Amino acid sequence: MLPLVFISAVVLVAGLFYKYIIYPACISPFSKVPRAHFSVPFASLWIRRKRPEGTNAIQTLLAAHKKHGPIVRLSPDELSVASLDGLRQIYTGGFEKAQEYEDEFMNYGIPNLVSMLQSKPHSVQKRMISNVYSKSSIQNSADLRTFSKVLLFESLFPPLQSAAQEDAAVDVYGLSQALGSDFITAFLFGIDNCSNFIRDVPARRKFMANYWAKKDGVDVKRATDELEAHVLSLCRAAETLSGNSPISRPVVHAQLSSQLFKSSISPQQKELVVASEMLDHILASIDTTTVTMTYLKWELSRNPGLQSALRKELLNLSSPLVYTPNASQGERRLPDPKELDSLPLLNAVLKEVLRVYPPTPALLDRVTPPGGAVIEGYAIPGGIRVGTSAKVMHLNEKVFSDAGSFVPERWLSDGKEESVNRIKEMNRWFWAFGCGGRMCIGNHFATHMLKSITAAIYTNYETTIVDDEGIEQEDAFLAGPVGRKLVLKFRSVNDAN
Ligand code: HEM
Repeated sequence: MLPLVFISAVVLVAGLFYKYIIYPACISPFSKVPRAHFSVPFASLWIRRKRPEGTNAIQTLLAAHKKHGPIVRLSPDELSVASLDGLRQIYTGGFEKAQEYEDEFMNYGIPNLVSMLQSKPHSVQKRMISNVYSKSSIQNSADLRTFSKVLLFESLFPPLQSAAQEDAAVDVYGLSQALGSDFITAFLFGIDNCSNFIRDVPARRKFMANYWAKKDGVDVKRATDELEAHVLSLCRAAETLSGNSPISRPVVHAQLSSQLFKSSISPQQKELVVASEMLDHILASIDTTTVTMTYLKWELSRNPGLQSALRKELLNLSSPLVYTPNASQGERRLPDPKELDSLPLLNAVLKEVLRVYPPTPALLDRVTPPGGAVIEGYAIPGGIRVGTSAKVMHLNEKVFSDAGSFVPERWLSDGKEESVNRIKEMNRWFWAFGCGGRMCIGNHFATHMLKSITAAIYTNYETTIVDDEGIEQEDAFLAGPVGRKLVLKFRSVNDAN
């Protein structure tokens, strides 16, 4: 009897040893993928240790790719990929989003573009609104032009001018959050319903307190309820506004509402679908544009020569964005959006900020399809999490020389074949907005807004650093400066002011 029990136990242990140790480590095709650590085929302990408190282990990913190349295994069921072929396959090849997107980004319990896991319903909803975010719509939008003028000339310039005159310091991180919110809410709901956070600092603080609570996982339910109630009220105001003749129309709200009008869902459901999408755009917009604006101002403030060169370029526009406090409405001009977009140095500065400080530097996780896939020559089973990090793509020394340094000039072409080809190659690796069907819908809006704000500030002011403690970028999904502040001084460069 005893030998039988003993033999059974030995067979069981041997079977388990084979299943959990020998097969995953030596025999499965998946075992051939380079490992970030010897333990990764058996357990996720190693990578979990590298990600305390929800961080993303970005430095670990960088080191692993440097050592092992374009594909690295991080745990029994997780891979990191950093190659052009890998990108194409994962993000344009029908891999669905990982579950976390649904868990973290759903609003009102209703899916939206960021949180939808399945590509079919996602592409139906995306098609309903993508035309208002296209490059040509953004550059030709009369509404965008109207509210940009109001936000820049009536909201932004007066406090900057006072700060410059009084030699007062400005926290541009907080100001960037306000700009990010006012611009996107004006586009979603019309200028009459936008957040007005540039001027209304207490309202900004209240909103941002809820925003941080949600992001930091503190008192999440209350913060989420308040944010959702706030956005629902903006949606209702936009609905009322659509019937009148507003200063600027609620472009995105009106577009999605009219598209859903054709569908068979109930009015109550429709209201929540629209609100979920609007809140999604607000949350997707504020942090990303704030991070970009903050690092852009920081880099320019560290480099007065670059500021002067940029100002020279901006003053060469046919209609430069000059602020004269007593100018009449008619004298307030914005540059032509296409001309602004074509400025080489402005473009190079923005691109380099997004390359060195991508606002979403973490792995954007997808899941291999049920039948599995071959990635970088390795057979990967179905159901494996696989992602790419913009930071890892952007710090590839073979593509970007001295990759960790901020060098906007790398994006400037001298017209010769070598530089044209080099920039083409860098553009293929530039991944701040993602790619494929789930690429950022707001990329043209963000680019236009960021260029307009940069033009407004650096045509008229010189900035210097007062306090940049904590400027290092967080290791987070949405990654801003750890100190959540950047304090600058503004000096007016316009003699007439
Ligand atoms: C510098 C600014 C921005 C950056 C760097 C950025 C980056 C990104 C990235 C990397 C993704 C892809 C996420 C993934 O695949 O998992 C994304 C998606 C998205 N972004 Fe942005 N974003 C920016 C601004 C904005 C703005 C202004 C909006 C406002 C509409 C916006 C709305 C969205 C939405 C709705 C999605 C989901 C798109 C989809 O799944 O179809 N983003 N963004």
